[in-house]
Amino acid sequence: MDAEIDSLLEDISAYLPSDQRKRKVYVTITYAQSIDGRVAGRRGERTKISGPASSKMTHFLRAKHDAILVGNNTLVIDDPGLNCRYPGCKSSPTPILLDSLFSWGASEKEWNILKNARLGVGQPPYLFTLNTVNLELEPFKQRKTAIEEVGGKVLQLPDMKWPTILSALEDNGIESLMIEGGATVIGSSLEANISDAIIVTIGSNYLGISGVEAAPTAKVALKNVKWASIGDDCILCARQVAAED
Ligand SMILES: NC(=O)C1=CN([C@@H]2O[C@H](COP(=O)(O)OP(=O)(O)OC[C@H]3O[C@@H](n4cnc5c(N)ncnc54)[C@H](O)[C@@H]3O)[C@@H](O)[C@H]2O)C=CC1
Ligand SMILES: Nc1nc(O)c(N)c(N[C@@H]2O[C@H](COP(=O)(O)O)[C@@H](O)[C@H]2O)n1
Repeated sequence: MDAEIDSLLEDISAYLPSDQRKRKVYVTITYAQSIDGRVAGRRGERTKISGPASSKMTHFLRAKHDAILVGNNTLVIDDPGLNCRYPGCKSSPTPILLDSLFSWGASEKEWNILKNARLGVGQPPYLFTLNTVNLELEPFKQRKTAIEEVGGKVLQLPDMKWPTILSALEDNGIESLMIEGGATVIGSSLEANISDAIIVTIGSNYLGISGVEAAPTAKVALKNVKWASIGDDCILCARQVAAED
């Protein structure tokens, strides 16, 4: 598998964070889908799609980005770790959690992101929420404390639009971001045309019509397309065509 992985990492090298980017933050949209375009088998479910080799690639991508972003449904459904488990990886990306209404019950159980930060095997997260949430009131106060206890931060924004999110990341010294999901976040980030690279794993399975689709509301055109195969999966690397192209 090592030779296959090395060849794949060579193929994706042109799409990794670099100084050539649309904004101050280099954005990679990266996720795994089935052949029929589903990112989960059904709503509320965490589904393994990537095989071992493409999972290894995802962890390589985590090693190459400063931050990794998911929406609040993914947080609750998947309880992800979001750290880098690529062999020899020295630093994990900072988890960025989009949670407009701060509904994530950070203080209600030992979530993997918080556990990883506490154990020093993951970075403390930044949770982005709207500035209309009153952090002095319960349950938000306790949730904020749970995040701050592991070194994380709650950042309040005037809106949850992508330019606002990216500008807050830039203010916090983040220069590269991978957007992992879930379905709604992938769709909205494609619609906003904010990415510098798109790297999608296509697993060799169908998840069926009850599966969760990740798609923008309108057509998205791609350029600089490259396909690679690894294990039983295919990897698409591409760039999104900009409005001015
Ligand atoms: N196969 C894969 O690579 C991945 C699959 N998933 C799957 O995706 C599913 C969850 O997806 P969804 O339910 O769609 O939830 P999601 O994880 O995309 O979160 C959506 C939430 O984020 C909030 N949000 C805040 N700012 C936003 C913005 N700018 N754009 C979009 N949303 C924003 C929305 O209010 C919404 O409540 C789970 O089943 C999870 O397992 C999640 C990540 C990757
Ligand atoms: N690349 C990839 N392949 C799959 O098959 C997946 N289900 C996902 N999901 C994403 O990875 C997160 C889990 O991360 P940890 O392993 O817990 O660190 C999950 O929340 C999705 O964002 N990705």
